[in-house]
Amino acid sequence: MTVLSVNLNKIAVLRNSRGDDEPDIRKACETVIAAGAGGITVHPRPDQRHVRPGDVDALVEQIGGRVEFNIEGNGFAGPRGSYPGLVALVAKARPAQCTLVPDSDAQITSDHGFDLAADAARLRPLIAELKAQGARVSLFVDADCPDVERAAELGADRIEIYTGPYAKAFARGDHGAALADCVRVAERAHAAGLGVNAGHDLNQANLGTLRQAIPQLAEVSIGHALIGEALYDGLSTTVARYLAILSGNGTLNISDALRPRP
Ligand SMILES: CC(=O)[C@@H](O)[C@H](O)COP(=O)(O)O
Ligand SMILES: NCC(=O)COP(=O)(O)O
Repeated sequence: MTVLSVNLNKIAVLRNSRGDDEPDIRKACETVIAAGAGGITVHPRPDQRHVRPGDVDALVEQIGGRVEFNIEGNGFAGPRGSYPGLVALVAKARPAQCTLVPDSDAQITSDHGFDLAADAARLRPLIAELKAQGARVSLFVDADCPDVERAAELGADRIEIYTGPYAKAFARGDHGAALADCVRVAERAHAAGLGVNAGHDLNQANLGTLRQAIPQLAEVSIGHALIGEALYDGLSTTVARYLAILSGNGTLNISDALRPRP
């Protein structure tokens, strides 16, 4: 089954809006794991408006190797203020996966994938360094990426399809072409020996269609919508609903998904 990795950025944003420790990112992490999620994702940024280096340390301890930890970010960005930079975070946290995303510091959120040709010379040594630290490396790419095979040549293990355009098209009821782009890039990546992840703006409405269209889908990382939906339904129930969608074949219904796990 496709792994659900829950992005906890928005828990940190809410906490940071007041300072102090609430809502507690460790408690959110524990709740998400107990509900059956297979991974935790964070995307720290140099301005530290989301998850901070201390959160990364706390989450490593809280996860305790039970599920995969995925740290996302722009590995080209240098240190700023007390932010140690992505490579230093990975070196300390030793996550299962590092997802490289070409965000500038000023971006509100991620909105594009790598230009693999233009970024090749910088990506190759960065990927090698992260892999030497034991991380699986995934590259954030647009669904219409023209040369996704290059990710494999650069040494990456996976790609993450940027699903923002698909999600927007889905909301308009006009997602045929955007979904076809996602399927095409997934097939090409898979044929090149790459694992296929997807993320950005996925939600309970659009996830099932994507999952059914991409049988190779190894992992989805979902944060913004999931945390928003959890305000109404609770974090455990919301995670269970995503797992039921990802199970996709009717073998996991909502009651099964909500059953306590050992
Ligand atoms: C790569 C990606 O799409 C996510 O990391 C996204 O950027 C996280 O969302 P926020 O920027 O809203 O925390
Ligand atoms: N990699 C995508 C991610 O972690 C979460 O994106 P979003 O669901 O917050 O848009």
